[in-house]
Amino acid sequence: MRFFERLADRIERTDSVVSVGLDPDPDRIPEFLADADLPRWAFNRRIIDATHEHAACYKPNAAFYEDADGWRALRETVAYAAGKDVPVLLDAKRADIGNTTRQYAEVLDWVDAITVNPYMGRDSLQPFLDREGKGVFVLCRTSNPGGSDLQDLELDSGEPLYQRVAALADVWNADGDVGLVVGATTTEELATVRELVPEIPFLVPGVGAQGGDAEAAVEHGLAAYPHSDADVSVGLVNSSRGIIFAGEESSRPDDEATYFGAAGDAAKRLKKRLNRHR
Ligand SMILES: O=c1ccn([C@@H]2O[C@H](COP(=O)(O)O)[C@@H](O)[C@H]2O)c(=O)[nH]1
Repeated sequence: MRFFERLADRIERTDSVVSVGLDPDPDRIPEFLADADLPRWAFNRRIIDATHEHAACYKPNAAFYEDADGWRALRETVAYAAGKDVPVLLDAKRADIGNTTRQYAEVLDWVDAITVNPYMGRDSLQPFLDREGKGVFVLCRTSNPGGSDLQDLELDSGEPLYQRVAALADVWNADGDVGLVVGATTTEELATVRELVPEIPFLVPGVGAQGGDAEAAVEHGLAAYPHSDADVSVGLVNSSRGIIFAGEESSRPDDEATYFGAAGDAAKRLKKRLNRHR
């Protein structure tokens, strides 16, 4: 089953477009897990247990796993999410010359989708696009303040670079496996990109800790996915720290059940909030 078909089914079954970001910052893993064999995996497993009912997808960011133990923790996490039938989108923002991207694309043997960087152009993305049925989310207009430095630059045609990226992604989307990353912190651009490419699902990060606009994320992030039986629009609104570290603000952050219960509550709250605008 293609990534977006599977995502459509998942969204329909959970009634949720929430992507739960798995960014287990080692400095924020609670003390009570410090002695676990792989603390990041121990943390993620409990987060998955607490949130999977409300998760359309899990989005681990590769930056939090790029060491030997980290990669093991990531493999365990992905396998566990698969056991709960939740798709996994690896936020890796990869791409390079074709020969190197072929190696990067190997990760799609065991994750369902990936974020990629379009800066090096089509051939740098081809090995990802060649992986049939895997989701490929192209960075378009990112949520960080410096996203405007390059992405808003006007080309000779007068269009900003991020709009050209959206148009190219539409061309690259011949098989229906391409999505776009557009931040919830840039609502005007979010609306503009949606107008330009009505049929591409977005991953919208920046809700929660970055203070992005959750309502706009839903309004513009979703797109009808014609290749699925599920009667839902497809797209993802991601929150990472706002969900996984919600336990830090709970009444008993040292208590495991209370800590992870807060993550489950945060995911459920976000799901309900987004659903009010779907
Ligand atoms: O434009 C982008 C692209 C990716 N991200 C990533 O999403 C999460 C957001 O984390 P929060 O804790 O919810 O802020 C994180 O992995 C980012 O690297 C993004 O924020 N913006």
